[in-house]
Amino acid sequence: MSTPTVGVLALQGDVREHVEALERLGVRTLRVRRVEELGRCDGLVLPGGESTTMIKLASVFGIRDALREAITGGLPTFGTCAGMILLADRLRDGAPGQETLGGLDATVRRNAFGRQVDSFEADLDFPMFEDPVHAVFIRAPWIEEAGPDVEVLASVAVGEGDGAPSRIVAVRQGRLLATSFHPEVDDDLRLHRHFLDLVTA
Ligand SMILES: NC(=O)CC[C@H](N)C(=O)O
Repeated sequence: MSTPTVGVLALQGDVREHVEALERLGVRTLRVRRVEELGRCDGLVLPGGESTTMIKLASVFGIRDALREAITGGLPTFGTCAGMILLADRLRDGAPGQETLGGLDATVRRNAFGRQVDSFEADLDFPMFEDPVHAVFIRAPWIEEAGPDVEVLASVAVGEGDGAPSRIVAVRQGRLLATSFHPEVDDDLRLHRHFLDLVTA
């Protein structure tokens, strides 16, 4: 593939941060609000923000069903935080009646880390990176249950001590990538580069 075009769903959320990260990696970017724009993308980023607002706006802009079809049809897609919620086939603690786009065979719990720890940071090990990734979590979801084709990439311990349970916060399923945290707010481009490898594979 020559230089790929990667769209960022631009209905709400931290669109600019993703566009900048992708441009630093030398790909063509496109802010996606309409079905025609989606059709020009070789890959798609669903940004962090507020999943309830994004799914409503997707419906208002008439792009929701096209997004569903594109993602389940194999468009490489990277969802971060609210974007991970949008990718989930099954959602817990959604707003009443909240829908997702789906594609990722997983149950995602929204705002999972609770009020006390609305935001936190942690260093996470990934199998494909030598050094840990510094992860910023903001009212983040976690993955509660994942299907057989979902590969767990990273988990975080919740609470203190050796017995603290660990929660899944990054996964890959084929050409779908999802993180509970926001790699776009950091200078570290490794996860975006990893996603581009999935786009061009
Ligand atoms: N930082 C985020 O993207 C937060 C996600 C938000 N809690 C939601 O439900 O969509």
